[in-house]
Amino acid sequence: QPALDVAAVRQDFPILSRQVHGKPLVYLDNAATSQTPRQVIDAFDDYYSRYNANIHRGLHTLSDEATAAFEGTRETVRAFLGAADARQIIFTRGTTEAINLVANSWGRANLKAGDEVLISMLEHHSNIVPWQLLAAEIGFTLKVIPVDERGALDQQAYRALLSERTRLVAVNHVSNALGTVNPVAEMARLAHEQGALILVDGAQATPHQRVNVDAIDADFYAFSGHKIYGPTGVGVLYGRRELLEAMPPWQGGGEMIKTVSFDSPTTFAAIPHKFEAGTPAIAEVIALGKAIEWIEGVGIEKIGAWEGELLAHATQEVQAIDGLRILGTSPEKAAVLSFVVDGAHSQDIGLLIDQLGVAIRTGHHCAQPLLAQFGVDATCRASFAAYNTLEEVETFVAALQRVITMLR
Ligand SMILES: Cc1ncc(COP(=O)(O)O)c(CNc2co[nH]c2=O)c1O
Repeated sequence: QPALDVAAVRQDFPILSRQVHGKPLVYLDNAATSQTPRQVIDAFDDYYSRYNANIHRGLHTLSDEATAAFEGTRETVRAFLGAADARQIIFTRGTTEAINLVANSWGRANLKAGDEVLISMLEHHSNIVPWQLLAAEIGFTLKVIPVDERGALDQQAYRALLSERTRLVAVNHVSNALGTVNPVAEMARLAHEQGALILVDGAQATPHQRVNVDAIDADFYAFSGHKIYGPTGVGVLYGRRELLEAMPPWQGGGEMIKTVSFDSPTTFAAIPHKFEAGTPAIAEVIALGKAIEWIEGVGIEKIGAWEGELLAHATQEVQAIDGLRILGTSPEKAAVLSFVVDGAHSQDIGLLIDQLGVAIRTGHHCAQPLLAQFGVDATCRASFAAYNTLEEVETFVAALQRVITMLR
């Protein structure tokens, strides 16, 4: 497996030649949003310059071209996820909307008082709050899989929490706050043994590793375009076909209907369009397809391997800093390094390190319950992508040491 040609990768990202406060940008906030290659940027220019038109049902050339490009992305996503049928791919605004779609369509139609939904302590708020809102309305019970001191899910506790009352397990594939990679295929097997479904939040997995929804045997799988070198405002919900076909629509409007009448019941479009009401983010969906093509061109396995080297190097370097505690020490980790430093508040580190050109994320990372369990309300988080370099890791560590000295 030849290593990633990082110099060639960086050529694709105009933003990486930016300066920040007179220093070269070192962008290490990729778990929040990744940067965008020229191929994706150009897709917007090309669409709006050459074939901007509303999709489906239009009987003119521009509409046909826009529809072909839009639906072509559905096939690209199908192949990217290893799904059987492109109709199982629903375009959403992102992971948050994908999870809300499952909660408000499948959840509202299938959950009742006395049922149980299992989420985990590792979850992002977008895989906690939709279930809390629905539980308050319907009266099912929300249970939480604990994490151990390394930030790994307690699989023994998971087995104990599963019961015949469990209707859905909703967990992330990779934690955005700690980087923990969860054994979702095994968790799916155990959930199915109990007759429960599993939704996997893949927002932090799809940027770093090959995801195969068939191998996982996921009932639902969600991810966001802006975390895989694509645009904001577009994401994907993958669903098991028979589930999507049985689920009621969750938003009403154009595109999602077959016939609308005041004299007889309105009928709905087949999947996937049943779940895609209104004019979609056409350019974003087309650009998402280009982002996936870019990833496939570089090789997701090469990207993951390179990020693993960056993470290992950064972890080794920061461990030498006295008073620094890494949160998330599971052996199975993706490219996220979360830490706190005695005597230096995370937000202060984030602000000062920005002055040195380094962009990291500080705060609760939409994982407040998790951070509370570790006794903190914020961490510093450096997260890596295909275009980061070992030199950037060195710059980050030197800047971190300088900032900590200033703050202490
Ligand atoms: C695991 C996980 N799930 C869901 C979401 C929501 O994705 P969205 O709908 O595209 O916003 C995020 C975004 N995580 C982060 C967004 O900013 N910093 C983060 O760590 C995430 O990391």
